[in-house]
Amino acid sequence: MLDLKITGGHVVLRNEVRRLDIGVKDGRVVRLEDSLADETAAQHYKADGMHVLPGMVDAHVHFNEPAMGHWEGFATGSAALAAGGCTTYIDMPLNGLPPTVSVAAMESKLKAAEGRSKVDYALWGGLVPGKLDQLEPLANAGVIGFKAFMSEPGGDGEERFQRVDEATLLEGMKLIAKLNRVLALHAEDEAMTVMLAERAASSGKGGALDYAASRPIAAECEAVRQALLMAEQTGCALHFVHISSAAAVELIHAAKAQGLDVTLETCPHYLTLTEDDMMNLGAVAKCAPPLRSKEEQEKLWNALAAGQIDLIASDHSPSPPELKQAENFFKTWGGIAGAQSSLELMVDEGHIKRGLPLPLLSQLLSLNPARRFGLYPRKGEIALEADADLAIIDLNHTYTLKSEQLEQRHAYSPYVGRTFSCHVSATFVRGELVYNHSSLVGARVDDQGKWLRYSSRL
Ligand SMILES: NC(=O)NC(NC(N)=O)C(=O)[O-]
Ligand SMILES: [Zn+2]
Ligand SMILES: [Zn+2]
Repeated sequence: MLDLKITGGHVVLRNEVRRLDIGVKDGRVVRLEDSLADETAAQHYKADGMHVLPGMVDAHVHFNEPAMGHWEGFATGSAALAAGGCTTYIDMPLNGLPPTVSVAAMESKLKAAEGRSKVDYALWGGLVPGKLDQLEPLANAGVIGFKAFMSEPGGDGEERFQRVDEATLLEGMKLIAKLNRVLALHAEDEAMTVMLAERAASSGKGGALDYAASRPIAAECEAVRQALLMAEQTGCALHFVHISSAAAVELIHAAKAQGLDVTLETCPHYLTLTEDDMMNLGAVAKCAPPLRSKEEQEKLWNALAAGQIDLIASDHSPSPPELKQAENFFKTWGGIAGAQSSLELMVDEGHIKRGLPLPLLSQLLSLNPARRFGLYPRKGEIALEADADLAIIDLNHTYTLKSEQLEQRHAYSPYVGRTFSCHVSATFVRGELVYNHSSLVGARVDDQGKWLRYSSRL
């Protein structure tokens, strides 16, 4: 007997969408057939008229525990992801204290997460100055890769995550290449952004567009160029996080065409919000790199349609709302709290409005991140023997997002008030229902997210 059958849905596979029923046993997909009508199953979910996608694999979230759970935590952050159809996330090594830059810090991260995550998770380790000797132990302990900041990451206190200097970056790349992991980079040129921010400050400019002007596309491209050069010399696999411009996409794409092992992500906010939104909404729409112009956004969509973008991640990075309030835009916390909306934004804007095929979007949201970071074939697509991590989405359900619907720690998001023409109806992790029609399913002993230790990368 099956544990679960999901019938009537249009199933989004790697290269096509098919009407299939899904049978689940012991957390895995064991049947994918035209009809399982005659099969008995302990649970039956009727997905008639709906689409069944692989759950999103969100490779970039900041859950700030330990010590910074008042910003965002595993319980609330993962609940938001579950409500948005995400079934696995990879937590960034910064914004918790201590940051994940040693095995001891990683252990305290894991302790904070244990038994409190709705969905499955993996961890990034950090590459920071003075801790090169920690890379190998962290890799052995199971981080899926390392993250470094080429510009100041912000945050307070001695212990906070530090920007990487050029020498550490080069040495780190050599070591990470040996460890066969990926180095994820926040690519913005520090010298350029610092100088432009100082210039703005000295001429009394503190508005949203002044902030955006201090982090130009040129700063992103400059950092990308430098990192690509080092990757070429060290053989280190790179992943550029939150790429905001088509010019940077082109640089990375060209390097890939030359044979470099490099990927890039962009985020739903660069595809669905612009600098006008940043002006109108305020710091809730502040991030680094900043939101760009409408024209730039169109170019990014074109790059996505042309297959030049590898994956989509939320970069969910909230703070307490007070830190979003300062008069001077430069002084407010940068980070967009969009965890709950990634899949719906991509399906709505990408598929419903722009006509991009669902399999393409699903590759960007699930398959590609799972493959890149060693989570495939358990995660990333709906296939026999894969974990039954599923997002059921209704493409005929229009709704306007209200802050009360947000499951995250602080109920703000730049998407509140936005009308979506699709809605996640249910989310399953390893065959367990973790979210159902606008309400989370209460914690059960057997429905808690598991830590995914790195195994091997394709
Ligand atoms: N310290 C952060 O969480 N920063 C994040 N903030 C953004 N993107 O605005 C990031 O990923 O760079
Ligand atoms: Zn970043
Ligand atoms: Zn981030």
